[in-house]
Amino acid sequence: SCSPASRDRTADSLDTASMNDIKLALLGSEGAGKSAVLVRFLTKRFIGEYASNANSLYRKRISIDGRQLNLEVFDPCSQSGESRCILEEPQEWADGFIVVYNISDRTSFLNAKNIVRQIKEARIENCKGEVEVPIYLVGNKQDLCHARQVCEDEARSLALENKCCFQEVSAAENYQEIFNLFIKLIRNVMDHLKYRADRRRYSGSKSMAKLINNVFGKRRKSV
Ligand SMILES: Nc1nc2c(ncn2[C@@H]2O[C@H](COP(=O)(O)OP(=O)(O)OP(=O)(O)O)[C@@H](O)[C@H]2O)c(=O)[nH]1
Repeated sequence: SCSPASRDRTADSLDTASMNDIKLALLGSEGAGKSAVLVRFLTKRFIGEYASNANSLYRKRISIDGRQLNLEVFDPCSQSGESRCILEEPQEWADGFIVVYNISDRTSFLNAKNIVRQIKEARIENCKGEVEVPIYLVGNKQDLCHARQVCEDEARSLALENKCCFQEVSAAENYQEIFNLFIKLIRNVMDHLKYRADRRRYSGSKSMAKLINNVFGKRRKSV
């Protein structure tokens, strides 16, 4: 029952199962509109005052490109400080991040900048710079552009520097853009998970090749 073939099949099915589980985290300043963006995506509606004094984990079954995915989205409560856990143990949880700021609040943008940096630093430590983690920088409250404190170009440059996607949205006024950005991020996460799984397989066979090479290589030398 423990033949290599059956072990491989188990590993493959485990990979497939985990590749259908997509875990996202929403991060950003208090009041930037994280919950509003998420609720818009999940319900198509804008809920102006959303009582959120706790961390929330939302689950949704979603079908993309013919694949059934189990989407989990973590929406931390800004006050609880628990969002830091996700940043400190990124391997353990989120596969992709949505970093939200409010275009009419410069402080929230500076905070978003910090969050992007922290995500990338945590990933570099944990994955030895393996591959870019999917991050979407989102400038919310575009409907408040008369009170704009962050110009679009500045945010786009930040995204570009950090290889993030970027989009300005209004959770209050628009559904389609928010829907599109979630789908794009989920696709990026799917690619990222596949890349990581392929790499694991490849490095597995590479280390086997190395082992064989070491054994036979040494023998050849001693002859
Ligand atoms: N004008 C406008 N207001 C918005 C928009 N999105 C959210 N808001 C308002 O901004 C406030 C904060 O929104 P939330 O979704 O609770 O923000 P949050 O980032 O989840 O905040 P915390 O849960 O405290 O971290 C609420 O009063 C929302 O109604 C938007 O696109 N436009």
